[in-house]
Amino acid sequence: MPIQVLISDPLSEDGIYPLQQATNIQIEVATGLNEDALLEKIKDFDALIVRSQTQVTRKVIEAAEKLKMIGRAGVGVDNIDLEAATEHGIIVVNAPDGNTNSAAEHTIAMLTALARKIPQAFNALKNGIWDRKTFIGVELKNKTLGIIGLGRIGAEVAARAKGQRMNVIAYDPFLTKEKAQKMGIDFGTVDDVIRAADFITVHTPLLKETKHLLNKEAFAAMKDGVQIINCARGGIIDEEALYDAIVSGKVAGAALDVFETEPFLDHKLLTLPQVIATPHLGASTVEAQESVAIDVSNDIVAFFNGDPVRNPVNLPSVSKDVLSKIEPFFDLSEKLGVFLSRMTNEAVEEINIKYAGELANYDVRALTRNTVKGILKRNLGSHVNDVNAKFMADRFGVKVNEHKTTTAKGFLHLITVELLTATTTHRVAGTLLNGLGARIVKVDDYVVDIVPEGHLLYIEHKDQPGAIGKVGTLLAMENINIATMQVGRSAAGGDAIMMLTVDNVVQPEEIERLIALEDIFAVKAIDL
Ligand SMILES: NC(=O)c1ccc[n+]([C@@H]2O[C@H](COP(=O)([O-])OP(=O)(O)OC[C@H]3O[C@@H](n4cnc5c(N)ncnc54)[C@H](O)[C@@H]3O)[C@@H](O)[C@H]2O)c1
Ligand SMILES: O=C(O)CC[C@@H](O)C(=O)O
Repeated sequence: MPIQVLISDPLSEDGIYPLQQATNIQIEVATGLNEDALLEKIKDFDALIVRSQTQVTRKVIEAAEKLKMIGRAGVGVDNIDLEAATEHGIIVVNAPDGNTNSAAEHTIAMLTALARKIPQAFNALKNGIWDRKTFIGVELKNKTLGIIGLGRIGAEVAARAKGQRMNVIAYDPFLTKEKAQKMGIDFGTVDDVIRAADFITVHTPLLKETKHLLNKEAFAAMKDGVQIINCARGGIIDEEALYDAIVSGKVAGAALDVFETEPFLDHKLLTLPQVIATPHLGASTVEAQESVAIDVSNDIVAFFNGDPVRNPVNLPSVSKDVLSKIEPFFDLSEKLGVFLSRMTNEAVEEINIKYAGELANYDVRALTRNTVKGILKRNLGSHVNDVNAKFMADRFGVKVNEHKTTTAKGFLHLITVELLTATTTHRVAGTLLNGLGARIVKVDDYVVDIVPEGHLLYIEHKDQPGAIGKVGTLLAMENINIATMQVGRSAAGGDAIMMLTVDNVVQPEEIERLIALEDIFAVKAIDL
């Protein structure tokens, strides 16, 4: 069955070429769906691609029984309920770079149009009015542009504004004095920016912290005659406060591309001659649309081919370099989790994962998620995946701790996973042996050498003559062939373990019979 991809907002036809080329993917385009129609339709799809119009609400995500991926052809993911997507193990990807240039150019176009009242003058001319007095503008040269949010777009706007001989002052939580100096701009707090600027442009995402960042108090603190630009997100500016500030004469003009509610058709701000506006066109260029569509399409193809995606939103991205170092450990890390989950029937309270040796030098969070997934899979099955593994652990109150050390007890790398319940602690360690592949090298306190594959039997017993024979005889009677066997003991005559690899799945009743043997304390079947 091909992978079904729904495109629910208009996308560049050329940009979806990677999807069209993939033989395992079938595309359906259905734009302009209302929530009810989307709720009905989404059931059959494995992936959904949206721009900013489609609202991917929790309700939509809950109705999407097969959905594994949402691609946002653009930057802002505020139209997607990320928490719900993560909870349902749906990976969200976006296309953060493809429209940066277009959005920056649109911002500069709006800034220039605002300063020179171009839309108003054109409108008058279209209405047969040749008016050369009303539309007196101001120069940009030597004016101060205040930028709040100096990410991809903010930085591009800064560079272009300098080309207009403007002074630039910016605030961004990640901006340092040194970085600002290198860019030839001034560095300030939000307050500094607001007080110094003749024009203020915002380029942050819409977050709890940025909602109504420009509000009544902020407008009051600005220079008289300041002009405002928003080509980022509606809601960063309090529209009611902006209206009042324009009417009072404090703000001389505003250029808006985005609004608190879109479509924005019937708002009093649009009645003000000082306001110019476009209907969310920042990314609407042929180039940007093609680029963002290509980026999400490539990520969708990669994801369904089992390859890493470039722009995950609800999963930390892993750089190519780091990925090449940690990728060989993916399978082992999950298997260590699966192995441990079979060692106890009690509720897991804490998971400690220790990365020793060379691995300690890398960002190993992807491996940690994989191990947690391996552990939780026993009870959650396919409800847990890489995207929601940490979320699920949190939800069930399972603490996950990651530790690193560069010493690995003679190994080049060693991953040790410890699982704590209310009464027990179990531990398993694994490594990759050069040329020999993955090995489990320690189970609890016993040193072993096990290939983590196939059907394993973990047996705790008393170290005394005959114990191994009894197990072998019983398995032979059950027609279960032993492929490999390892034994380990704490001390002669003390507690010991057997680790067997067998050729078939061991059934629960066969385990019961093994446990019933004398001096056998515990038997766990582990399928890896
Ligand atoms: N109008 C459009 O069509 C259009 C097109 C593209 C992007 N956008 C929007 O533009 C905005 C910027 O996009 P980007 O690609 O530059 O994103 P980005 O992630 O590269 O940059 C956002 C910056 O905002 C900063 N920031 C976060 N909280 C802040 C705060 N409280 N105060 C100041 N800075 C803060 C971040 O540190 C970051 O540097 C987003 O809202 C995006 O959705 C709009
Ligand atoms: O899809 C669009 O045209 C808008 C995109 C823009 O708002 C974004 O955040 O990338």
